[in-house]
Amino acid sequence: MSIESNLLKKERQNVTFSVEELTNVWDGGKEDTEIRRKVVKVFGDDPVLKSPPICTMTREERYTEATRKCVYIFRNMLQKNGIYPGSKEFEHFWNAMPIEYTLLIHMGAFIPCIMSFGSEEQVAKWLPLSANLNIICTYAQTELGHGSFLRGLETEATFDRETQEFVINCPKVSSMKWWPGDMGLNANHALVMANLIVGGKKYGMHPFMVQIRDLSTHMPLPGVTVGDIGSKMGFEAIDNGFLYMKNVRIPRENLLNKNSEVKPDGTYVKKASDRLMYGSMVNLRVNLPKSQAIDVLAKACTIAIRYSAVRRQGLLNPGGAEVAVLDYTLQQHKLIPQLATVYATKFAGEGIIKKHQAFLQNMAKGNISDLAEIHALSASFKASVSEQCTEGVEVCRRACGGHGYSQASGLPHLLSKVTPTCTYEGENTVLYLQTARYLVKCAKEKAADLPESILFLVQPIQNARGNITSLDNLALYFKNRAALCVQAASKKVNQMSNKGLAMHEAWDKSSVQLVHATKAYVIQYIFDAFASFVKEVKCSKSVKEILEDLCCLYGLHYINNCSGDFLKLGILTAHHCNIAEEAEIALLEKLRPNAVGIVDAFDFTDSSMESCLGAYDGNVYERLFDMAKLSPLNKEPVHQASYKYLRPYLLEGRDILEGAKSKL
Ligand SMILES: CCCCCCCCCCCCCCCCCCCCCC(=O)SCCNC(=O)CCNC(=O)[C@H](O)C(C)(C)COP(=O)(O)OP(=O)(O)OC[C@H]1O[C@@H](n2cnc3c(N)ncnc32)[C@H](O)[C@@H]1OP(=O)(O)O
Ligand SMILES: Cc1cc2nc3c(=O)[nH]c(=O)nc-3n(C[C@H](O)[C@H](O)[C@H](O)COP(=O)(O)OP(=O)(O)OC[C@H]3O[C@@H](n4cnc5c(N)ncnc54)[C@H](O)[C@@H]3O)c2cc1C
Repeated sequence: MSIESNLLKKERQNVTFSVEELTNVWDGGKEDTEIRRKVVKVFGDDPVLKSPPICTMTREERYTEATRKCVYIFRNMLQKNGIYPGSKEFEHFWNAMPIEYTLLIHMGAFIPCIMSFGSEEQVAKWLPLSANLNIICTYAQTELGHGSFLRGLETEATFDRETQEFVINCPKVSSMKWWPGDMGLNANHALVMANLIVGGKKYGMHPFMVQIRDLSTHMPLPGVTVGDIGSKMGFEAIDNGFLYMKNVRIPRENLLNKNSEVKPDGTYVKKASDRLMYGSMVNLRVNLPKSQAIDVLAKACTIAIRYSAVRRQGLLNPGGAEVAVLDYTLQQHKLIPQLATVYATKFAGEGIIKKHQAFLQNMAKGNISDLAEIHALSASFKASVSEQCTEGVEVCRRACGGHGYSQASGLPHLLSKVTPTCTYEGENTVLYLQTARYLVKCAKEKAADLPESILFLVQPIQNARGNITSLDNLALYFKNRAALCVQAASKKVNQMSNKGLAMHEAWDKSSVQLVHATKAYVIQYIFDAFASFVKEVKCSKSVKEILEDLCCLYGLHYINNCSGDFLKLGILTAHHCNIAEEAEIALLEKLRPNAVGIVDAFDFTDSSMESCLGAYDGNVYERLFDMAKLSPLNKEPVHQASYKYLRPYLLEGRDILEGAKSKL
């Protein structure tokens, strides 16, 4: 066993709580842990799912491998192992997925869309085909010229009464669909969001099923220009594509018509609120943070903390032995709060998923009264979590020094996976502004008309009592700050408008404060949800203590990072801020001996991280060396480029050196 492995072993001996029990809490119960492990094992043991490490493959190889494995998983593995949508096994399916996959948009975005936009007959037609991969369909909304402002989308679907068809057109280059995943190479259909035009009248964005490739040859159909948009930051294995459509004709029945319909005579019938058109985005904003951001940060923490526990660098005591970098207070200050973020966002996110499920049940009965609340909550939550996790992964990566730059650490891949979450499914600023709109409205309402999650906005500010770092008091500071920030931002909008600015100008001039207030709102939501979870969770005293410490750390770290705000608003005094700072440092010291245990509790397999720095055994240096040997550049002892370009000068060098030697 290497020295490094021994070091991690010692760390594990010092852990003061049951790692297995924390794993159960993380998974949602003992039974869930068992199911997750079963699913992970089925995937892990399957030789068909083995691939070379991603850092040794080209983009084309990564796309090919990811597609090969995904097809195998969806066509063979899931049925064979009884992993069906709706089953507990399926819930843990993300944990077992290979490190890269394609068909994410087909499975994760298109299928939920067809279910929310399609009539019963349309679902019956398209769902089995797509679930069986008999068709591959992308979700084609964003265009080259527009992504955020959906009313600006230019693709048109014009009804032709004669032929009972819609004619799909991208009038300009800027109107072509650009970005959708799975669209470049794999998809033979696209769910195209286009402006409906009937009898010259525009009805806004609607969803259409458009076949884009031939079913036998997979060649693009007439009028369709489609391809991959090229290499980008993140999503390297995925064929994000472009789609330029010129007079592509589709049958009238291909307008997904659960919410609206065009009759054969051209009559437009609206069956439900226009806002439900945005429902697919709410669904993804609720569901993507866990697998695409929170788990990514959890992996980055696992890598950085294990590595920091074995990496020796410098001395803490003059004359003593070199210490693990995790023993430096500053390293703890970088990494341990990231663990707190993982826990806070995960448990807050579960609350939002439950809220969304309740909303969907009500919607099925025709009640969409909670739509505004769930939209506001999911938009700001997605924005905040993606930001926190992206920043957190980058902190973890830099905390690994030079090796954090190596693809072999696994960290650059995690960073490039998490950072697009700030942009896709709604650019974060745009989403914060959506929530701000809701908050400003709520701030004007009577308490009786508001949902519980937002009541604090209109209730009197309460003063904290007792220990200023108790979870109750921290929750109160966050609530008071959010309420005051929303009030201040609303006041600014009103002031600007009273000065004579049009409402949209007043809004733009106040947008810095509006986004700030929304961030304050969503952080209070996350903290409150995590604190409530910690209070209610049934577990041993030692595990509870870990969770309480993480929750307190989440609050304190946030407050200490923006203490100016709390001071400015009169929520905390300078004295309070000093106490908060010291309390955070004390918590770091307290959590330090358990840091490796806490990341072990995430229970990630080595193969799910592909990291030389983060493997369970801590054998970092040998793994780095082995991985370097696999680099395609090391295939031959001498690379062609050296022969081709450098050799003449090297030969000159040889002659000079040997000539000099013979003169000696
Ligand atoms: C292989 C594994 C498979 C596994 C399978 C297993 C399965 C499952 C598990 C699943 C895991 C998934 C993982 C997948 C990962 C995904 C990967 C990447 C996906 C990336 C996809 C994308 O990237 S896809 C494009 C997204 N592109 C946007 O996201 C545009 C943003 N842009 C807007 O969203 C609008 O443009 C914007 C700004 C609102 C203004 O829209 P606008 O101008 O029309 O609206 P206004 O602002 O005027 O608002 C007018 C009124 O509408 C209200 N309202 C607005 N939105 C509303 C809404 N959503 N719901 C309700 N109400 C809404 C608003 O609150 C106002 O209400 P009020 O009037 O009462 O105040
Ligand atoms: C990896 C990846 C995968 C994707 N997959 C898909 C997919 O499968 N399907 C699909 O349809 N799309 C997809 N997209 C596209 C994505 O949804 C859009 O890029 C996203 O919605 C942002 O829109 P945009 O690019 O137009 O940004 P823009 O809106 O042009 O943003 C540029 C800047 O303008 C600012 N801005 C914009 N509007 C406002 C405003 N009102 N007020 C203040 N500031 C503003 C933004 O904050 C940002 O700083 C994907 C994108 C990426 C990166």
